[in-house]
Amino acid sequence: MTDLDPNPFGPDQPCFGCSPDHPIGFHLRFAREGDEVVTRFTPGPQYQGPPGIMHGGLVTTLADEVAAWAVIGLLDRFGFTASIQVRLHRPMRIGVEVEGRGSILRHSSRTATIAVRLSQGGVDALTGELTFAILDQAAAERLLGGPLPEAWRRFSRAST
Ligand SMILES: CCCCCCCCCCCCCC(=O)SCCNC(=O)CCNC(=O)[C@H](O)C(C)(C)COP(=O)(O)OP(=O)(O)OC[C@H]1O[C@@H](n2cnc3c(N)ncnc32)[C@H](O)[C@@H]1OP(=O)(O)O
Repeated sequence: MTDLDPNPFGPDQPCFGCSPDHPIGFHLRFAREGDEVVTRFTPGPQYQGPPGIMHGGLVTTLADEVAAWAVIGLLDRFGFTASIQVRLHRPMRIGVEVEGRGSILRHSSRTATIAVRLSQGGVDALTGELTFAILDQAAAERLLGGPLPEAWRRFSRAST
C-alpha cells in the first residue's frame, strides 16, 4: 500500500472531496493498493439525509471522488466526470467507516471508465461505473474559464 500525495494540485485547490482545507468537505486521502485506489471515511451527522443514513447524493459524490482519484492515482491524469451510473444497495450508515475502492475498467488517452465500490463492514453499499473525459490543457482551460494553475498542467493529456 502506497499513500498518494494528498494535495498534488497545490495550495488553494477547492475540491469538496479532497481539499485538505475545505470547511465542510470530505477531506479524503487515498492510497494505491495494487491496481486500486483506496480511501477510508467515516460520514458524520452533517451528511445525513434520512436520520442515521447518509444522503444518497453525497454517497454518489463520495463515489465520484474515489473514481476521480483512480484516474489521478492510477493514470496520472485528471478527468472531468462525464457519466455516473451507480446502484445504492444498502443504506450508508452515519458514524460507520466506509471503505472506497476504485479501479480502471477501460481507458484511452481521452476517456477512462472506473469501477467503484463503497462498503461498510465488508458489505457493498454502492457499486458503479463512472466515465471521465481527459482533456488537453487548452480544452481544460476553456472548461474552467481560465488558465490552469502550474501544478495542474501535468495532469492534462497531450494535445493531438
Ligand atoms: C486539471 C486538474 C484540476 C484538479 C483540481 C481539482 C481536484 C480534484 C477534483 C476531483 C473532482 C471530481 C471530478 C469532477 O467533479 S469534474 C466536474 C464535473 N464534471 C463536469 O463539469 C463535466 C461537464 N461536462 C463537460 O464539460 C463535457 O461534457 C465533457 C468535458 C465531459 C466532455 O466534453 P466533450 O464531449 O466536448 O469533450 P470531447 O469531445 O473532447 O470528448 C472527450 C471524450 O469524452 C467522451 N465523452 C464525453 N461525454 C461522455 C459521456 N457522457 N460518456 C462517455 N464518454 C463521454 C467523448 O466521446 C470523447 O471520447 P472519444 O470519442 O474521443 O474517445
